[in-house]
Amino acid sequence: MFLTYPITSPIFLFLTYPNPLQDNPAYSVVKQYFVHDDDTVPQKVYFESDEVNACIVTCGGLCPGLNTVIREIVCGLNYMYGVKRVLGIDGGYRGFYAKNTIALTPKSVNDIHKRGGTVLGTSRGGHDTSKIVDSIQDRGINQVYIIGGDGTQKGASVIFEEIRRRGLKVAVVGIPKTIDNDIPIIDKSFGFDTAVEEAQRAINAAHVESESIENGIGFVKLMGRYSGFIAMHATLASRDVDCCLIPESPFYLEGPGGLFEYIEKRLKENGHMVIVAAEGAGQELLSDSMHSMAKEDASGNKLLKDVGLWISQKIKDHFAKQNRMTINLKYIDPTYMIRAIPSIASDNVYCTLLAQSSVHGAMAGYTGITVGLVNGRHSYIPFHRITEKRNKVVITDRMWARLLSSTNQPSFLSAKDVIEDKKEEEPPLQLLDDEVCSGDNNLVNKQN
Ligand SMILES: Nc1ncnc2c1ncn2[C@@H]1O[C@H](COP(=O)(O)OP(=O)(O)OP(=O)(O)O)[C@@H](O)[C@H]1O
Ligand SMILES: O=P(O)(O)OC[C@H]1O[C@](O)(CO)[C@@H](O)[C@@H]1O
Ligand SMILES: [Mg+2]
Repeated sequence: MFLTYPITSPIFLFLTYPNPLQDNPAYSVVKQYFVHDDDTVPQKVYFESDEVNACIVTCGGLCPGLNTVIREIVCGLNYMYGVKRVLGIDGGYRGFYAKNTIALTPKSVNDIHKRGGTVLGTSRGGHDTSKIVDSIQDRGINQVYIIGGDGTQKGASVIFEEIRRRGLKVAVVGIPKTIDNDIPIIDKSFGFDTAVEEAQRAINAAHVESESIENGIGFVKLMGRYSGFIAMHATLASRDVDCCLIPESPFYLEGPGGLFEYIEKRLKENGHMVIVAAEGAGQELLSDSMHSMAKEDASGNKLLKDVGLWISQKIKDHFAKQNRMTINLKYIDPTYMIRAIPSIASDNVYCTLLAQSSVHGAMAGYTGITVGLVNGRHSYIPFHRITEKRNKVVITDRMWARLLSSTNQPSFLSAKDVIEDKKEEEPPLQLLDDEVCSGDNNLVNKQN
């Protein structure tokens, strides 16, 4: 099991002051809030309030809850620690050296959590480590809050290394953001639940459309570049989906056990069906002719071909050619709609806790860390643990099996695939009563 709290690089904890929160009415009543390094609010802080000069930057794609995190960092610093100087960096990493900063106060951020997007703007590319650290140094910034996905956390890690190399007393704290939920170690990324919730509206529309016409097929494309979590959870939540395609699960169209055969069967049984595909699904099947001119975005992420349009056309061509049945396919692409909205209540709570955790960590002098929930505990995780791999749906895990049994779709796996995959499985967990249990990674030993 991953032990988490706190695994950090406490590079400058030798000088500390009493935490001003001990005089804060919200915290002072409950003495056990104040603990040593192994829990939530430190007794000692590294920074005195009036010496803090913080900045916040948002990078990568949009995600519901970005504004909530920004708001709660500003308010947390101000209300909990009396920090007055917080700068917003305009437009992602390049904003450190190419643009002006925005002064952030509790008043100026008061309502921003009700809006989608990020009030600071965002960008891909433009990470120039030495220019960024020059800017941090020139502006006298000593706390850097960096909100973004896997690429952003890699960028934060090199900024942290350069700051350390220059011997600067600057805390660098990452807050992980991605609707794809592809960041490892943490239980879930903020905005994910909102994205899944919003995806329901598209799936519902696809269902209504498809069941209203003969042999109707509703096809919904959702985000998920390398990881199909949004598609998987949206499918499980909806129950109207007959087939879910994700990048982790290869599939094929023609022949026995293929998608076309399943579609025909489903239409004969039910008269309509809904298919959900994550944007990264089946990329290996798409022809090179669908390549755009650019192969990568400004951050070096591979640009994907449009799997939704491609499969839709293939389905239409197949049934037209076979002349076996007339189908009516409606294609819905809500891609940007699921991430450009404000966060739902549960994500707002999560964002608030992450922001407060990041503020407590930075004030305590922790640096080179990303904050996150790990097995239900708020944790400080060293950057390298977050950036070394990507969180993906494991198709031999129980969650994917649950999906397959809920949709009844084919697994698209041959017996040989299953056997080969099984060889790589971890040894099963041993239970106290000698039962053997395999499956979800989160299972704990049974006590009674
Ligand atoms: N290996 C890296 N080293 C330094 N900077 C990086 C690295 N990878 C990405 N970045 C920078 O991080 C920023 C965001 O990266 P990217 O566009 O990949 O989004 P992300 O943070 O992964 O978010 P998402 O993929 O969820 O949209 C960009 O400004 C990019 O230049
Ligand atoms: O079109 P953009 O803004 O570069 O972002 C698209 C990508 O961003 C993500 O939403 C991740 O943030 C992916 O799911 C998607 O492929
Ligand atoms: Mg990314």
